[in-house]
Amino acid sequence: MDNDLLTALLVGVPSLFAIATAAVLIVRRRPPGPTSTDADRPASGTTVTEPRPAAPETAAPTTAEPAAAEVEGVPDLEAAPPLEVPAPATGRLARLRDRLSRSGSPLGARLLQVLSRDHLTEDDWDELEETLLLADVGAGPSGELIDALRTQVRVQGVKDPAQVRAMLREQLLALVDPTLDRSLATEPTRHDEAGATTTVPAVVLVVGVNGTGKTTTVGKLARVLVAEGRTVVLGAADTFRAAAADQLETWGSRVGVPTVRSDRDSADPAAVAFDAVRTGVRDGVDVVLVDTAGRLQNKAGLMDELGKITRVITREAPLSEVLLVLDATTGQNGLNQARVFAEVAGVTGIVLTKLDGTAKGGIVVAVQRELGVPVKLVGLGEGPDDLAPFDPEEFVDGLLGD
Ligand SMILES: Nc1nc2c(ncn2[C@@H]2O[C@H](COP(=O)(O)OP(=O)(O)OP(=O)(O)O)[C@@H](O)[C@H]2O)c(=O)[nH]1
Repeated sequence: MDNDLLTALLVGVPSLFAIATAAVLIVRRRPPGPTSTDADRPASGTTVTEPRPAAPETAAPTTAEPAAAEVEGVPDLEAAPPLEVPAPATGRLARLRDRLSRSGSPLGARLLQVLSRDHLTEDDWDELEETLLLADVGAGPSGELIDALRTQVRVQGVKDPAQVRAMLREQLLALVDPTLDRSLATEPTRHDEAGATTTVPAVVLVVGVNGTGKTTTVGKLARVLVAEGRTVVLGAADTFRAAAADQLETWGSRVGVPTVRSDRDSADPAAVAFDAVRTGVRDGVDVVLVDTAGRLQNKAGLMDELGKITRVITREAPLSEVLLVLDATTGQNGLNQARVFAEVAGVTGIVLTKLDGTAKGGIVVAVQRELGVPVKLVGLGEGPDDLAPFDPEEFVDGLLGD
């Protein structure tokens, strides 16, 4: 063996060994992957990703005590990150009101500015209506609001800005409709099958066009439920976009919620949804949240896909909610898409996302009118707890920049 070869062996072999060791460490350092056993594994090629037990945090994130091994200089590669404690959902809209008033202020401010003029002319009323239309309130509701305000101003001869403001608030609130039931059906339900009655999880199916924020909403909603002390299983039935299941799994693992996902690409979304619900029933959890792909190539295709998902789910448990996720920034186009989903999927509630990024808060009114379904949740940012139960009064006050 010549010297060059010997040198190469002396340097190369330890280097290869070092690289191989590092690779093992990198693999072991990756976040916890699927840990299901055969018993966990449902029949049709799905995997239940159980987040590994981790010490729940009780306050703001803190640095955990180092494990014994770490103290001695050996990192504890298996340690799971501590679970996050999501913020309670109550009062969230009030906390996020700043963002809401930023998104709605052009509407509120412009309306109030015109209404406080001394004598309202025909042009002023036209300007008011135009302001409402620009904020996506929709033609019908805008006309109604203007008519009601005109009558009030004429009959009561209101001039005082505070009174004008109160009148506007009342009219906007009437449009948003505080009487609608906006509660989310997330209580486990009784299910009758073959003469026997069992209690099964509430099943919430989340539908909508791609990119509207479905996966994010499912993740945020899981946090809301965990904050309320509910047990949850996530179903990654968006098998169209490969990264969606990873995204969902990450949301779940942060708060200790398992995700049922397919272990192969382009799996049948209905099979994943079915397995998620079956897992939820088997484990006796309170709620199963199912994310879907929502590719809207054509109505017939969508109907086939969502129809099949619904049919297979309801073999295990009734659907408690079908939430349609709509991007508030897409305006009329979003409404057209919403109509198709409402026809196909039997929508029971709307989640309006990205309200923080638009001055078109009036879409809340238009979409409720159009679909006859209440807005139940609103997304006001990309943060994990930026999803709030919709509250008409807080919303209108936000629009008026209170
Ligand atoms: N500003 C803001 N961004 C949001 C909100 N909700 C979701 N997003 C962002 O919207 C983008 C799309 O969200 P996804 O949850 O991946 O959308 P999706 O509907 O699941 O998309 P597909 O999986 O392709 O169908 C992400 O960058 C989210 O962070 C919100 O309320 N406000």
